[in-house]
Amino acid sequence: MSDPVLRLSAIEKSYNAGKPNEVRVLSGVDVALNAGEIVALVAPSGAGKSTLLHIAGLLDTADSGTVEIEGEDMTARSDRKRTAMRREAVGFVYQFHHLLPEFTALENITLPQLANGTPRSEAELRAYDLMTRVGVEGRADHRPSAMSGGEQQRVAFCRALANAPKLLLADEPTGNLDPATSDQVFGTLLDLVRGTGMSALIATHNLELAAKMDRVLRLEGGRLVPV
Ligand SMILES: Nc1ncnc2c1ncn2[C@@H]1O[C@H](COP(=O)(O)OP(=O)(O)OP(=O)(O)O)[C@@H](O)[C@H]1O
Repeated sequence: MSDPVLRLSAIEKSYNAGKPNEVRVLSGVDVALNAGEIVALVAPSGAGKSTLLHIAGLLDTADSGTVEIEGEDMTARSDRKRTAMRREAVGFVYQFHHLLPEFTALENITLPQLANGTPRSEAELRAYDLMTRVGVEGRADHRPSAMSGGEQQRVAFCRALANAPKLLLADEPTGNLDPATSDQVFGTLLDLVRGTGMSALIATHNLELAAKMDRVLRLEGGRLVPV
């Protein structure tokens, strides 16, 4: 059997360690995501979802424990190696789209590909393909301010998938949308992820949305427990 796309083992993380205001957030997180698996992460506000996703996506480091991506132990790697792995293998989606305001939808999806060395014509073809799959191809030349919240978030999904990552990490990806739009846009994200065969760890407060994924894990007392 191939290595899990993501494996976190015995991850511990505190903020302000050793000080009176120490906050112990993660105290032994273990999880493995197999290829193509889509896992929901549910937790009360403040339980440490964002901290966990940042550690999994190599944006932050744990105090102890190991982070493996595609079988490669990234824990003690140099910043350069961690950044290279993140660019190549990981896509992020946040609650707010974080699209670059001065660029069009097409440019927002093309730029990360150009940064990774993809030729422009190929990058634009891929951007159009992704936009068509989520139904925003008609907004290619629009800047974020000229798109609805749902459209902006769909473009953000395309950007996250632009470099064909093996792993998608999403932090409340439809949390700023109204419930009806959120359901619709979330469905689009799941279809997109399933269509590409990538693995995903998706944090959501919404238990109905969580139930649409392959597995649900709850972050409780600093550990992950199956729901
Ligand atoms: N840089 C920091 N310094 C000190 N404490 C922090 C820091 N970042 C987060 N925390 C604390 O760690 C805990 C977990 O934060 P985190 O943002 O991971 O939670 P979350 O589950 O993503 O919350 P939410 O769902 O509200 O976004 C919180 O109690 C938070 O106040």
